[in-house]
Order: sequence, then structure tokens, then C-alpha cells
Amino acid sequence: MDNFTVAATSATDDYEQQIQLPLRIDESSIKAKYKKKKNVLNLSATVLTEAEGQPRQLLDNVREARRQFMGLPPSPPTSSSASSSSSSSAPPSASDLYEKYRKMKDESALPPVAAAPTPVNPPSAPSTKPAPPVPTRPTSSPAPAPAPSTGQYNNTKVTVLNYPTDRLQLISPRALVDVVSTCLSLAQKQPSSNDTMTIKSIMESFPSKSQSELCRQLLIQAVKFAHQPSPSSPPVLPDDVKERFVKLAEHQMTKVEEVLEKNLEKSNALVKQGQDHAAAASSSSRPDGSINVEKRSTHAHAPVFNKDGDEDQNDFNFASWLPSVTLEELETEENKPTVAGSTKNGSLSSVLLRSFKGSEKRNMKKVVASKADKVGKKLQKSNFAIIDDFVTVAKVKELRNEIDNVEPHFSASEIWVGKGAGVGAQISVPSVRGDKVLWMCGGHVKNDSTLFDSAGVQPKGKGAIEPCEAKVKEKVGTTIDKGGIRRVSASVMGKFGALKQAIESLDKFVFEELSAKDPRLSRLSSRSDAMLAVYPGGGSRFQRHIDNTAQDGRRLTVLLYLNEEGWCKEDGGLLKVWGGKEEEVEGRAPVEVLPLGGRVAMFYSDLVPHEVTPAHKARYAVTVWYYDRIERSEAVAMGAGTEKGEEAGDVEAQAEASKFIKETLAGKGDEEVDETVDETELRRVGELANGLSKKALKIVAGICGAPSEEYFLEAANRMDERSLRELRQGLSKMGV
Ligand SMILES: O=C(O)CCC(=O)C(=O)O
Ligand SMILES: [Fe+2]
Repeated sequence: MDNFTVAATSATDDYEQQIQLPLRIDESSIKAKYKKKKNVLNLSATVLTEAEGQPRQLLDNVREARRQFMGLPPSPPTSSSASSSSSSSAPPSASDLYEKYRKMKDESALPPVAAAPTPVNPPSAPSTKPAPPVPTRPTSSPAPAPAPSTGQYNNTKVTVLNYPTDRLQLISPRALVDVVSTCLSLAQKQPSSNDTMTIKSIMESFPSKSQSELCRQLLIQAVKFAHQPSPSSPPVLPDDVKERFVKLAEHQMTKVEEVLEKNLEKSNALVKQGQDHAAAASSSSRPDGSINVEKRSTHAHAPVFNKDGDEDQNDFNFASWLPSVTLEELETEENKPTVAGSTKNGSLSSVLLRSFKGSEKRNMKKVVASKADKVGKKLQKSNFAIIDDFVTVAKVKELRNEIDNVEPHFSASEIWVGKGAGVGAQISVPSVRGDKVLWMCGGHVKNDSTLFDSAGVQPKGKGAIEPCEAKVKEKVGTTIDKGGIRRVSASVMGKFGALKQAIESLDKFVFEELSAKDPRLSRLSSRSDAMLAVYPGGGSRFQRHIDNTAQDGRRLTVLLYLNEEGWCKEDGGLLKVWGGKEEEVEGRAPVEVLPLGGRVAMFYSDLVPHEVTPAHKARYAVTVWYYDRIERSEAVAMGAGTEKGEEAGDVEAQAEASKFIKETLAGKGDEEVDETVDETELRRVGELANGLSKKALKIVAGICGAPSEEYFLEAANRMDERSLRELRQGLSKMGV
């Protein structure tokens, strides 16, 4: 096992949350409110004053750091930046950044950041939980460095600095400079076994998954170079990798500048307002000038999802670096992640379910094992694998018949919108994920599906497959009238024989054959319910994502496509997979997979970014997720549920929050258009917000990035036109 370290700081500065607060406070309404409630003004004034000075300073710092990073000589430190270096509450000064960078570069030393965490001896499992948030307004004494945790990251011992991930979500030039420096120094130095690899925390310092993914690849490359045996000369980071770092850094910093510039003006106006009001309210201010608002939430208002998902909206165009290839373009047999699923005795699915006798039995065993072997190898090589013709065209038709019968009961899929696991809501956001789904339970090897899937009451009858939802179950098998056009014969309705077989054969293949061929799958022991999904066409899509980012136990995603023959590229709905071996940047070009009927696509649920490109025709699939026994049992034991599930479980509050957002805060979807807002709308926001239940209010406040529920309520009641527009634009960027 390799055992080495990279250390880098990933601290993010607090001010970015402050200056991006979407809720502008309207002066006249403050005054009006002040008449009623004295401390409101105090609250507003302190909120505003808090932002004072920081954006300007930050902007200067970023500019300076950038100049210096790009090799230009540092400007003499200004008094403000020089003084900031001694204060734990101020943003880092440019000269601090540059000093650090220069030192690291010159000495080829690992960055001494976060006191180059002393590795702890590996606990039994890596801790991936973020540490509890530190207060956003630093106190006079610096926060203690969070304890690192150590575990495995592929074959490498990894120590993860437990910086609260919430704080790492926003752009941090400092973190970026550190990352780049780390990589550069790594490439020049053989890391020692005492060093600490913090890939995870470095990745988390990027605001979008595509950036962090790129960074991860670059880090891996840097590490790889550092590990090349090079007796005579030190390993050199190749120019193109360096160039990518520089581009990434440039881009990130430009972005920071843009944001800051935009906000600076706004902040200045706010500060001025704040000062005016603070002066007017001095009698009601607290004597020590302390802040009487709640500590700012560490939850940034940007939901994780959309930043990860939308390449078009994404500020960093990953695709332009790594253009897609089609399966067909992966020329050699070895390169192609595809294995034929047909045998001379029929499709793999049917062979798996049939019983053979004598020598035929032995032969078929061999055939199946050899297929599994191939699939296992493809998976290990590419992180994903395709089995073509796993079921026959005729079976696809049967499956579609069964599915068509229940299609009226499909409902819009939902995604988790909000920052982190604890704050947000499960809502339908068609621009991010446009499929409709129906969960089917039954046939479980073990029934422990309680976290993310529907886990309905398992149907009676061994291995039966039924809709999980009782309401749907009742209707299936009685009358389903598709728009009054077609009635389905009672003998077919409510029976899912073909689906049951298809899932059984997948289970057999995965549990009994494949799991023995791939170490990553050796502990598969159960699976989720089956998800029937249709992308109804009209551009419906699922933006780039990784299925399991919360260690919920899912290890292998298996999809069986159920489309009629002749699906072509023009129909859209391609599965784009960022496969490839972990360490190989080159292998990470996305591969486009047509959703051909009978084809199975599988990939590691926890590693593989993928997306469904806009579908122009109805596109059908059934998906099952296979669980890693240990990760799953840990997730169940910890109740992955208590974070996300706690909120997710509260269906009513979520529906309420979702309704509120749709009725008041969701724009008409076009970011570019300055939508007009009238008085009635403004009043309505307040009225409806006042009527929200406590739980729904918490969800809404979390999504909007308000520091507290109370703050959101205040703001909702004092919403002015511009604030609402901004808020809507912000939400529409999230895909809401
Ligand atoms: O249908 C597909 O090809 C992929 C769908 C997907 O990514 C998902 O449901 O998580
Ligand atoms: Fe997915």
C-alpha cells in the first residue's frame, strides 16, 4: 500500500457568505418596522456593519495574490493587508498568500498549513462526516485545528482534515493557491510516509464538482509523478498538467474577482445604509457594539446539486477539456467497456434463470463465469461496464407492456436541493432531473432498504415485484385507463412477471457471479428497490451527478434500458459516463452510451459522475442499486437518516416548502430576463412566509441561504423588488 501525504489548507473565508447574502434590506421598510419593533433596526444595522471593509480588502487580496501567483512581483503590502495577517478574523492578505506560496515553492517543502497535521494511526474506517461548524464570526482566539482522520482512499493512506465542509463550499483563492503549490511541490519531492494526503478536503474547497474533480485528477497525476522512480533527476510535473493548474487557478481567481466586484458596490451601499441606521439607532444599540443577530449559518445558499450538475451553467467547462467519445469510438475490444450479453443458449438473463443439466450445466456455468469475469475486468478498468443484449428485444417489449400499465402512476422524481445533508428539501427540479419514477419493491435478498429508497412493505409471495406505494398498488390490477384510450386486460395488469425475472437475473449475475470478480464488489449483499424511470422526452434530462456521495451504502448502480429498437444519437437521452481508471486523467473523457433496449449499464455508484443528456423521445429504464454490506450497515446504524432523512422524512414540511418556493420565489426560469415584480407579489412572499410551519420555514431558509429562520422571516416581510428578483435569480441558478 502506498503511504504518503499531501497537506494543504482548505480554509475558506467567512466574508464570502456575508457579501453574497441575497436578502437586501430595504431602508424604508426598516424604518416602518422600526416604529413597531425597536431591535429590528439594531439587527439590520449590525448585519450591515459587519460587512464593512471586508469586500474591498478581499478584492485587493485576491488581485494581489493572483498577480503574484502568476509570477509578477508582489506589491508592497498595504497597511490593511499587513495588519490583517495578525488577526484571525480578517481575510488572508495577499502577501501572506504569496509568502506561503513562495516559501513552499522555494523549499520544495510541503505546505506547513493547518500545522501539517500529524497523522493519526488509522482508525477502522475513514471519517467522512464534517466536523461541527465553527462559528462564522471568528472570535479573538483562532479556532483549534480540526482533528484529521485517517483512512483508505483506494490504495493510499489518506488523512482527511475535518474542516467543516460547509465552509469549504465557496471559492477560496487561498485554498487554490495551496492546492497548486502543493501539487507543484509534490512533483518535486518524494513525499514521506508521515505526510498526509488531503485529497478530499482539497477537492471540497472547490465550488463545483467539476472543478474539484479536475483538481483531484491533477493531484493524482502529481502524486503519480512524484512516485516515479527517478534516481538521477527529480520528477517534473508535465507542462500540460502545470498549465491546467494555472488555468484553473486563473479561472477561480477571476471568478472571485467578478463576484467581489459585483458585491462591492452593493456592500458599500449597504454599509452606508447600515451606518446611517446605526447612528439613528444608537440609543437602542448594545453598549459593547456586539452583534445581536444569530451567528451566521455556515450553510451557503448555493445548493450542492446544481453547481455539480449543469455543465452549461457551470462556470468551469469540464467538457471542453475532455470531449466525449462514443462507445463505438473506443476502438479496441480491450478499450471498449462492452461485453456481449448473448450466448448460444439465449440472452444472459434467460440463461441465468434457466436450469441446465449435466454437461450443458457445466458449460453454461463456464459461459456465465466468463461473462462475469469480463464485466468485472471492464469495471475495474473503466469504473463502468456495459452488457449488451442482457435481455432480448422480445423481453424488452414484455417489460414495456408491464411498465406502460403503471405509467400513469409515475411521479416526478425529486432531488435534494440545499446545502449539505441537513438543510434543504427534496423537491422536484425538472431542469436538473426531468424523469418520472415509480418505485417497485420486492425480491430483496435482504430487506434493509430504509434510507434513500421507498422501501415499501415488501409484497407477499416470494420474490414478487409490486409498486411500493400502497395507493398505487391498490389501483394496479383494477382499472388503469391511459387517458381513456387504452384499457389493459386484467390478466396482464398488476403482474410484473417480466420485471421480476429481469431483476432476478440481475441479482443472480451481480451477487453470485460478478461480486467474486471485482474486489470493490466483494461485499455486495443487498440492493435497493427497483426504480422504474421514464424521461418523457421534450429535453428531459438528469444533470451530471454521482449517485452516492453520502456514503449511503450504494456501491454499484445497474440500469437496464427498455427502449424500442432504433434509438439513435439524435434522440438524445444518452448516458454520459465519466469512467476511466482512478489515476488516469486521460481515461476520464466522458463516454456516451445509447440507452438501447436490452442493454445493461453499470458503474460504481460512489465514484462515477454521469448524466443523462436531454432526451427527445420517451426513454425508459429500470435501475437497481447494490449495497456494500459494511458501508450500508454503517449508514443504517448511523441513520444516514438522521441528517438528510430527518428532513426527508418530513414529507409534509417538504411539500409545504416546495409549494412556497414555487408560488413565491421560483422565477420563470430565465435568468437573463429581469423579471418584473409587483407589489402584490412582494406582499405575498411575506404573507405566505408567515404562514409556513416551523419545519417548512427551516427548509426554505436553508435553501435561500438565510442565516436563520428568523432572519428569513424578517427579510420575507421586508422584501423589496430588487431582493426578490435577486433571490429568484439565485434560485434559478440552482435550478429551482
Ligand atoms: O437513466 C440513466 O441512464 C441514468 C439515470 C441516473 O443517473 C439516475 O437515476 O441516478
Ligand atoms: Fe445517477
